[in-house]
Amino acid sequence: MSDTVTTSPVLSITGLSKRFGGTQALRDVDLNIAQGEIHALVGPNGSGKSTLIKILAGYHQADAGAEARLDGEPFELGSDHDRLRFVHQELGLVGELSAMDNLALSRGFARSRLGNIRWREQEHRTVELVHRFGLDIDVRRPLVDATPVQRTVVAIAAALQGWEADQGLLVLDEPTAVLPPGEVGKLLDIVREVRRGGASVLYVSHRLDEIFQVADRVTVIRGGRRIATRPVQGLTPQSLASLMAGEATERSAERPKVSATSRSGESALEARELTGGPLRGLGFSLARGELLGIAGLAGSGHDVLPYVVTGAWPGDVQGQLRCPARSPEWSDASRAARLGIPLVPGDRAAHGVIADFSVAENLTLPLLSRLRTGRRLLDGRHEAALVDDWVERVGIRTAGRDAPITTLSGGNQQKVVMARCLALEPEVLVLCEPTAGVDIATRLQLYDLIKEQAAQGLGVIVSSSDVGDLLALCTRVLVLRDGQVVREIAGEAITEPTLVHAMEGTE
Ligand SMILES: Nc1ncnc2c1ncn2[C@@H]1O[C@H](COP(=O)(O)OP(=O)(O)OP(=O)(O)O)[C@@H](O)[C@H]1O
Repeated sequence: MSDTVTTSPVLSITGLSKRFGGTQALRDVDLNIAQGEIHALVGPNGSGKSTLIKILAGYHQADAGAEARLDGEPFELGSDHDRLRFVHQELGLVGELSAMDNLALSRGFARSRLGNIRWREQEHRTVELVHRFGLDIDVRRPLVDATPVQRTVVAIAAALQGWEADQGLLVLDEPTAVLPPGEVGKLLDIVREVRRGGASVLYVSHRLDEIFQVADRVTVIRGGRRIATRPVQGLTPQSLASLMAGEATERSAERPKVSATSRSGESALEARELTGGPLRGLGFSLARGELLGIAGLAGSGHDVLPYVVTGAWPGDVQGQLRCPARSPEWSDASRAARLGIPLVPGDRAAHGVIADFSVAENLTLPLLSRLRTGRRLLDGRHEAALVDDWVERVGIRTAGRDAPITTLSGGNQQKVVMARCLALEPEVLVLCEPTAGVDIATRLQLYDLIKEQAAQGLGVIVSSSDVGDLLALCTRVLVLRDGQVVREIAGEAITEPTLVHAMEGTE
């Protein structure tokens, strides 16, 4: 299939390359985005997607030889241009401020000729922008009170401000990475609405189903090279997955089996009367070797529970926890950190990795005491061997164990966090959004690794807004609403419709 575009491209790039030291992140990539199309950009972890977006946004400079045109005019990659707008994964919003203030932050307040802020006009402008997307929020309330999808819509509205004919290019970098399933559809509607207004969209995502729902064409990159640009209509999920991963992903994840240790019923973690954040008197029991899912819509508390049971929740917590392998006694949930349960956090950038540290340092940080020799010095050889072993077991793609963690792609950083937790050889592991930003091949690898550990007795709690994770990993799922368990679904009864209905309360 040809990749020529039928209308004049809003953006065209040719010969884009980027080398970071020994890593060739992009090699001679061409990209054409047609006027008014939604163009998806996909590729496995480390394929170069973020590098491409960061060059467009001016964070990195392209290597010599690249040429670009915007609206047909020569355009210096990375330069500020009104026709090019971005919504990055972290959204760039200030939670303590209202939607109105956030919009003003990105494009300035409405002002009178004397320079005074025209509050009414500013409010009216904000309401108009967010209403266009069917968002009914109080634009004067702080955004911390908004749901994830509402915040994403505010970020999109902020990016689109001032575009009269909407004829520029909006770049959306994984906008649905941590949205609950019920909200992904709403966001896709909004992306279509942006296109209806005349704008083009460059849409980066790992979720292939979304690409089939929303995109007109897709460009696949792998190993820094453009592999193909195709109309989505001519593709199937299998053919797109094969383009992305080469040979590796023809198989899909097998349904998990209840492990023998899980059947033995010995408990790994028990919780009673947990209260904290949105949680209201929640209790559960996790068996050794069990893969227990926690599901729910935004505000249900499903994404707070992982932080509460690992002692990482910053607010007040009440209730009790018990890890029988450590002690038969119940302990106060406000001291949960003492139980030493590792957490793979949902927000990798804020809580997962230490940006200034290397891959090795990030991996061994919680293990330091074990790596000390009798003379209380760090045993470098032992550390190196341990790091190399985990890099291989988890399949971390890095220039070396001493590479700064920030030079790894998002998916590979996630693998470092997972390896760090597993290297502690815990009884219980808590995962929050374990596959956000992770490509399908890596996702299957992580699923296998987690199931393998569960088969050896590890009790795992998986909180995910991606139903795919729950289906592939869990033998039992607790569905939360308003901070309480409203439904327990086990074994074969765990299906996508059952989960979604239970979360939405429409069963
Ligand atoms: N600042 C940097 N310094 C050195 N290497 C880098 C840097 N940024 C990216 N890389 C390397 O360039 C390659 C492409 O990374 P990039 O982050 O663009 O991938 P990606 O497709 O966005 O991956 P993911 O889906 O995991 O986020 C990787 O091998 C990565 O390690």
